[in-house]
Amino acid sequence: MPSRKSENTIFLTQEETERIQNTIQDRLKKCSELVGHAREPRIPKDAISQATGAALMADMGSVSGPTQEGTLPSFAVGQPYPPCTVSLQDLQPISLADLKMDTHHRGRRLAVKRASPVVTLASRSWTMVQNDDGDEVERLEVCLHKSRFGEDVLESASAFVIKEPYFTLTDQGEATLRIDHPSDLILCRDDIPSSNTAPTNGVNGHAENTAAENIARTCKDKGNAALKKHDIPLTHAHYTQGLKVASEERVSDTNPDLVRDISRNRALVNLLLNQLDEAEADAKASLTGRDDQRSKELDGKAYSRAGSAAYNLGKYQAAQGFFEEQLKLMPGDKEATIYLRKIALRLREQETGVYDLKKIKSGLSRARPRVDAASFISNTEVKDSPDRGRGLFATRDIPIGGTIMYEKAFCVVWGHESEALTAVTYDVRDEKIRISPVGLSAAIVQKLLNNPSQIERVMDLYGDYQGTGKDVVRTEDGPIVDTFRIHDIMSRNAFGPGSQYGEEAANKASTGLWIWAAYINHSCIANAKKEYIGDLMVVRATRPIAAGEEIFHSYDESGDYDARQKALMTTWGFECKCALCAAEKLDDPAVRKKRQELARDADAFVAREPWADAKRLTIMKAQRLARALDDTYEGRPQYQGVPHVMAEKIHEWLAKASPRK
Ligand SMILES: C[S@@+](CC[C@H](N)C(=O)[O-])C[C@H]1O[C@@H](n2cnc3c(N)ncnc32)[C@H](O)[C@@H]1O
Repeated sequence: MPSRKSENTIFLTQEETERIQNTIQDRLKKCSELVGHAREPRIPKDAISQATGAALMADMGSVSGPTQEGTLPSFAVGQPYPPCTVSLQDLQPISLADLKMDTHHRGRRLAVKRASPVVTLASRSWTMVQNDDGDEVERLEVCLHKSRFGEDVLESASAFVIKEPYFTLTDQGEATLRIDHPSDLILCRDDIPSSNTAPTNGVNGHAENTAAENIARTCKDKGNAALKKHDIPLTHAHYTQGLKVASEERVSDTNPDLVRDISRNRALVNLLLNQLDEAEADAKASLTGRDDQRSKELDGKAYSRAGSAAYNLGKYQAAQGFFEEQLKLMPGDKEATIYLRKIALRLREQETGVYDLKKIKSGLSRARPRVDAASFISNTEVKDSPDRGRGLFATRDIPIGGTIMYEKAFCVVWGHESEALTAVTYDVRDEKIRISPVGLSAAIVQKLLNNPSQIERVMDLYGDYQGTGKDVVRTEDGPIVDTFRIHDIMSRNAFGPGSQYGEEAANKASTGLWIWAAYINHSCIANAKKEYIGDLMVVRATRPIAAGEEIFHSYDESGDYDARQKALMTTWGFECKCALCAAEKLDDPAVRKKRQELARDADAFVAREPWADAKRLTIMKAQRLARALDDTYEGRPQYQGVPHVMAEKIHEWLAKASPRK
């Protein structure tokens, strides 16, 4: 495994690089040889005992966590394939015995039961699954992703239906069913009724209506009981099943309040699960609009739940409306009053860009690393940027040091959080090895599956693989997110907010996605700089910016032209052609090397020598360094009008230095 050689660099030896490349290329070769071949049956007893042993080993290894300090898991980013977009009921069953090697079984569904303990590794988990008779077993692997409720997917159910199963090989060449898109795996917990069973379908008459109502009531009661036991996913499943039955005409016609009651309850559970879209919709669906005291209390509760959901989705105006309605029904309610005060602050931030930064900073800690703040983006707009796709442009003049924008992160995974995971990825498409914060991809996918209203704006971001584009796809079984597209979007748009809460290991670096800032293109002679307060990104002008001008920040600040171009190409996929790069490209490599060495000396000098009360000799040394650096630029016409970037620091030092009296 690659190792961490210092706190924030990751070192891969040539040997390690080759090992990763060879392992993955061997797998690809084997896969191409086996495509369409019949599956080799496993001996159930042996396969289950092998998985049990592996689970035990993984558990013992996980005493210190699934990722050992200083080591990184590695895995391949395979050839992207789209998730299944067909509802379960429209797929035809297939059996384990009929699986073909290295094949996506389009149009099919496979029902299996867990047959062994789950082997939980850092970037995947796997288990043996079997058919109903137990005479066929196969390996099932879930890459990277947790269930919608944040648990290990394979641990959270005992039976599964796999949509359009992909049967392939692991990196080690073992046959496996592989899940890359969480929406391709339907979990069937024994204690959760399947959402596809409508227990009263097709029956009618008074007795049947009462029976249906009773089923809905029982689901509600079971949900309430599960809530008392804090089993939130189970609570959600019972309420969902109850709602399905209670919404049937025969029940909703005679007892419309049952749908409202269950919706109101599910709204609360959805808030606990961070499923904010559904929380808001449920709360609204539960409103009675009646005037009696009891109904007013219930509607007040519903408005409060809708308000919390809207607030956490950043829909402050909608949230304001909900809490104002709540206050009409529950005058003086403390929580609603506090929320309305916070909303007034958020709306002010959003409209004016005025933030109480001192208060925001004082509320941050390792335990509470995220700010409660709105985004301020109205100084900017997204437009086409020639040769760079889209870019962010100023809509008004911004002075040097002025704030261009504030943005609250869409999603950040902090290094000290359990979701943080950096892996060495080998992309079979360009054969490049990268260090990728794959934990962030998983967190983004999770957030989108929980809040499908956010899918479109994330899918609008730039990523090499287009997948199904930005159209939001959903089936009867829930929303669908193409994880390969999210991986590519994350690779080209994520940034690190730095280790604000103590040192972090290189294999657990903090990373996040800021959707609006993701439209900012790179330039080595940027006009903006970003900084972070928790997960709030602040972008400030480093030069005066005129209305209509494009905003640029620097994705890579390396002074070394070759290192910078290499990093920009590997991580961001482009060759920088800014004025500085165009000039440096024309330099003799020996001049670039000399400038590089001098800049290193100058930077060390600036870091070492205080400019205040500097001795005359020290100032002379700085002048010599500045002159030598200037000499590497002067007389070269390509630098006309281009800042002498590497000489800037020493010149700044000289401008401030005052000789000792
Ligand atoms: C964070 S996104 C910036 C927004 C992007 N241009 C878009 O259309 O959505 C990063 C991607 O923009 C492009 N890009 C950014 N700066 C560039 C530059 N100076 N020259 C060429 N392409 C650039 C690259 O494709 C890069 O991977």
